[in-house]
Amino acid sequence: MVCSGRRVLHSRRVTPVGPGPGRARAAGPCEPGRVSLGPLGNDDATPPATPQPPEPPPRPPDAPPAVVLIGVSGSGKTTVGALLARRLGWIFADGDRFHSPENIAKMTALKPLSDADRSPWLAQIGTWIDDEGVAGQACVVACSALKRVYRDVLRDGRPQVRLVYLVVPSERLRTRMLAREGHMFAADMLASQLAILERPIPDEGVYQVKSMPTAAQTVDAVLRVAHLEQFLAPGAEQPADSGF
Ligand SMILES: Nc1ncnc2c1ncn2[C@@H]1O[C@H](COP(=O)(O)OP(=O)(O)O)[C@@H](O)[C@H]1O
Ligand SMILES: O=C(O)[C@H](O)[C@@H](O)[C@H](O)[C@H](O)COP(=O)(O)O
Repeated sequence: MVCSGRRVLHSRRVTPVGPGPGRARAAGPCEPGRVSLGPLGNDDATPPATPQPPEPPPRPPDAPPAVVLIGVSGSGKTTVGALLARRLGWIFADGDRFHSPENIAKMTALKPLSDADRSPWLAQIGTWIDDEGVAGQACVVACSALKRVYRDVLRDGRPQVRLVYLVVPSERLRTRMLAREGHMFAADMLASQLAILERPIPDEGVYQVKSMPTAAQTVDAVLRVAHLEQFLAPGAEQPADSGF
């Protein structure tokens, strides 16, 4: 990953999309749209409230699309994600920038993160997606999201989220990680990621894209498989083959 911690791209607002993979956040008891039945045994002049079926939860506010590229370290989330965002004119963030200093220190010390370590990190990424949505900004984020429960955190209440899993043979992952410079996440940690990886199964609604010989080709495949071509503006930046 290239952890610049800044917005890689800003650009045009896009038309919101309808529900994609994901689940709507349920309304809480105090949220609008809930029917109060009033106190039971009411014997004053007020007629008792007529029980009514609960209303469906309010539809989440429309938000522009958010693409989350998932996969183990070295699968190309950062490289492909940044390029994808550039093609679309959307904003990009690398999930690593949301890690706490403690998490970074742990990974640097070759210790795999626990569920508890990842929980606030996933919440931060979700908040970032929410904030971009409120700002009307479509976005791409790279986040390993190795377990289904992590993916559920990211998509819960965010129907605009499209998860894209980058599929790369494990022997190629290690080669890539060994060649990658200036990254705190060592190739030796790959085994721990593969050990806990829960590959998305078909019913999960995760788009799966095989890594192509170059990142630019993989971006083309992501655009096609995840139905993102509709968001390419006429005259959008054409793929510049980066040579890897
Ligand atoms: N086809 C490809 N797609 C993406 N990255 C590739 C490809 N071929 C080689 N690479 C290299 O593999 C590495 C992938 O690292 P990165 O994008 O940081 O992955 P991740 O964010 O998933 O850890 C980069 O150094 C990149 O240059
Ligand atoms: O869940 C984890 O174990 C890590 O936090 C994971 O999210 C990430 O993969 C590493 O930080 C390495 O970063 P790259 O995936 O960008 O190589």
